[in-house]
Amino acid sequence: MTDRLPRAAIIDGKAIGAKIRAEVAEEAARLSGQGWTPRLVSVSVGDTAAAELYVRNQQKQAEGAGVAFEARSYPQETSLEQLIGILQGLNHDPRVNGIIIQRPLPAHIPVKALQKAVHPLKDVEGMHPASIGNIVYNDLALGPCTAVAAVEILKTLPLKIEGLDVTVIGHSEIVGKPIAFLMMGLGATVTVCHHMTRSVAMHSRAADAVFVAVGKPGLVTGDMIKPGAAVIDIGINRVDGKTVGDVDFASVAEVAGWLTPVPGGVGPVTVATLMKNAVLATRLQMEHYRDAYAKTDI
Ligand SMILES: NC(=O)C1=CN([C@@H]2O[C@H](COP(=O)(O)OP(=O)(O)OC[C@H]3O[C@@H](n4cnc5c(N)ncnc54)[C@H](OP(=O)(O)O)[C@@H]3O)[C@@H](O)[C@H]2O)C=CC1
Ligand SMILES: Nc1nc(=O)c2c([nH]1)NC[C@@H]1CN(c3ccc(C(=O)N[C@@H](CCC(=O)O)C(=O)O)cc3)C=[N+]21
Repeated sequence: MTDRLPRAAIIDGKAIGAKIRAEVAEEAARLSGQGWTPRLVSVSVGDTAAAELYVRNQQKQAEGAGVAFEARSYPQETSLEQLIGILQGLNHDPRVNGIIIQRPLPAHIPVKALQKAVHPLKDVEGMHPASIGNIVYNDLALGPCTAVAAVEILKTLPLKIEGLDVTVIGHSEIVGKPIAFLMMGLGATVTVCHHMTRSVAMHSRAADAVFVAVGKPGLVTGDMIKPGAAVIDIGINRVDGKTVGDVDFASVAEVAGWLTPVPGGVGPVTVATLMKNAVLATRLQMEHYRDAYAKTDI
């Protein structure tokens, strides 16, 4: 056959992340000059192996962006009450501008109760119910980093998002659901698949763009993709000591128009987005503080 499609263009997440980080560094320097150096605190509880790489990358990128970063680790047996107390302490500490609760948490800790305990102005992951509500209203201040990163990557492609047929595979609160809302807000027609979907392939094959966030290596294969479609692989899995996504890279690269690699795709853009949120949160807190001060000054 001579009509074989060219291989997918591989999207450079590192370059997209670096561009975001350069803008963040500029804004962080400006805030520092006003005495408001952005400061991010990461909270991990129990076995942190799954989030370890993420935390390490956050630390590295924070240094490069002029954001102060502190990684805190608490033992597995820490109670919900103790953790809420710790978060309240961080909420009230004016030197702390952003709080990130690393997942997964131990089974006895309900993640929602913790997310609710983070002050919305310090919620750099966009996971407080108030932040999630803002996505539904299409009013995005601090958006969930991974979802925002995945959508920002799609926006770099020469595709018209209005009316685009998009399939999201995975519907977690932290990734799949917010992606679906963000894409709806941009005018796409969105289909969401999960573990009870009868035929994921039927929906993915109909899409101009596919987002995958499940956590199963090799879940999406070339025969599930419409020729020329964009494929954004959010999955991060360890297989034989290597990091891989949810996409079977070799077969999907043969049919897709664009594809994000893992590593080097969504991951670096997620971390850059977290830094962007940290700087934005700092600016919001500075303004909030100044407004409050102005009021008492009258
Ligand atoms: N690149 C990055 O920056 C980030 C990457 N990740 C990675 O993304 C992946 C997903 O993370 P997260 O959303 O937190 O994971 P969750 O485990 O919370 O969610 C997985 C989702 O996949 C769905 N699912 C499970 N099996 C199937 C299937 N066979 N077909 C279709 N859908 C299925 C589940 O549906 P149901 O609920 O119905 O079972 C669920 O909605 C992981 O690999 C994680 O490491 C996560 C955060 C950031
Ligand atoms: N509250 C919370 N939010 C998260 O978003 C969250 C979390 N908890 N817990 C863990 C998972 C995983 N995750 C990663 C993000 C970026 C990279 C990343 O930057 N990866 C690089 C390096 C990979 C490598 O070198 O192996 C890349 O993809 O290029 C990795 C993993 C966020 N998660």
